[in-house]
Amino acid sequence: MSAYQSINPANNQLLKAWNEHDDAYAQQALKTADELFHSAWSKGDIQPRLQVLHRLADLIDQRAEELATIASKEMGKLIGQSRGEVKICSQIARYYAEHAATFLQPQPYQSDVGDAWLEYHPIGVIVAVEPWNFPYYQLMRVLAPNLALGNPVLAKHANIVPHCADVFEKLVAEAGAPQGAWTNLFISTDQVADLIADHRVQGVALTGSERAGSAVAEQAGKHLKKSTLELGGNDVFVVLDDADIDEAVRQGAQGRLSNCGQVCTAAKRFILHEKIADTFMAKFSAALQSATPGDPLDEKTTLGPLSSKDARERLVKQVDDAVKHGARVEFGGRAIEGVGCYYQPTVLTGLTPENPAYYQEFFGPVAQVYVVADDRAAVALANDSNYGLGGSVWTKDITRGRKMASQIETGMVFINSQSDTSAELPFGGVKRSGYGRELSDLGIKEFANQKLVVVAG
Ligand SMILES: NC(=O)C1=CN([C@@H]2O[C@H](COP(=O)(O)OP(=O)(O)OC[C@H]3O[C@@H](n4cnc5c(N)ncnc54)[C@H](O)[C@@H]3O)[C@@H](O)[C@H]2O)C=CC1
Ligand SMILES: CCCCCC(=O)O
Repeated sequence: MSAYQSINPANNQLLKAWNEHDDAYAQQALKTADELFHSAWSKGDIQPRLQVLHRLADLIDQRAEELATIASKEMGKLIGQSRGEVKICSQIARYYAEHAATFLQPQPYQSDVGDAWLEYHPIGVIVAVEPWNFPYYQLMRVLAPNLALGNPVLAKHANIVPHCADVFEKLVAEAGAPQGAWTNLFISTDQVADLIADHRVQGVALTGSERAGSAVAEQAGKHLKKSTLELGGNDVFVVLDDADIDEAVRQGAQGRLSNCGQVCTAAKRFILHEKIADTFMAKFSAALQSATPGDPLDEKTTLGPLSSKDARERLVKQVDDAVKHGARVEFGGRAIEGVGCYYQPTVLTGLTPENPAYYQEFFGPVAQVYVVADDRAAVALANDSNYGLGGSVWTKDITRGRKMASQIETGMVFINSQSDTSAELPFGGVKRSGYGRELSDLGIKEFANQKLVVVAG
């Protein structure tokens, strides 16, 4: 049976098994991509590449409903959230179409050595290894900046979203990109390692688990290739005593339940000031428990399935283990019986550092809740984590919020908003959440040769 299968997690029905690509196919893709890198397409005028991004954005907008439906059927995201994902993909394509030329302008440096400037050049073929949770957005985050810069990309998508992977590749071709600019490969992890080892591959971008990130970064390091990693997170949602409780509840519940909690920057650890903890918990619990499971294509559904049987089995075991080590289930804590990969919205309390779950990311609708006495304790708890991706702080005192945001050891902090993403904002983390930044002016330079040129004075 193929390793790439479209299975609807709402009913576990096999939609399609996709043929895997053999070594010959992968080698031909690499050859084509490398030849494209050495052509005028990659090294010449940027405008033809930006025109492809403009057309890609328009195509995505025109086919938004079709694309959203494919994703919802293949990985269980609520249809409204899939539409949102498709919308941000066209935003990212358009953003780089409009701004890449400016980002890649030579940057002058003042120097006594001479007239100095920095030029930005593509470095070659990039391998992208991407996850299922945002099956288009994760691909667009790599495609748009690298296509603008001139790096061809070979993409290995997650095994459970092959339809999304296939339709994305077709969209890029339909937008006018030459063969080799973006190639989807239904390949194995061993074949990914072979590509990373090849001298024609100059970098690898991965979004996914620590396990995958560690394996791919090790391969990249061994072969001296640049890598970027966007891995898991255990983001805090800090609600201080002067917060707008109702808005914090609304966004906290939304943050924990969106995409059935399968978001690296989702609110996961809720840190509540003791003065508002009871009020927040009562409203937050009601909001989580009001979620109604159903078909992700039904607009009335507010709780979709997890992405696969494996994902649900992992979560069931993880919550059971947390309870075995002393966590309290305030509500939920069980798989939802019946067809599909559904799991109850859950709140866990009583987690201590002695419980392995204290340091774990729950990739599902499972919130960890903690109560603290003051800001110092909130920051100490927030930073007691192996992850460092995002986080949010809720307070009416912006000076207080900014101070806490600066103290929290992550790559992104939002004040009075759940974590979010947009093309113009850098995205990435520190510690075991990975390294490098995607999107914004930073994302287009991660795989650029930032070349110094000096005319001696
Ligand atoms: N940062 C993020 O946005 C995401 C993080 N995750 C994390 O990953 C955990 C597991 O989710 P999975 O889908 O299993 O993620 P995963 O890390 O297994 O898969 C992500 C991508 O990496 C590939 N991959 C896995 N091992 C590899 C290897 N040794 N060499 C090359 N490619 C490899 C997969 O095929 C997929 O394309 C989640 O519980 C969550 O913690 C998952 C999805 C997104
Ligand atoms: C809307 C937030 C996007 C987060 C992408 C991720 O989970 O890697």
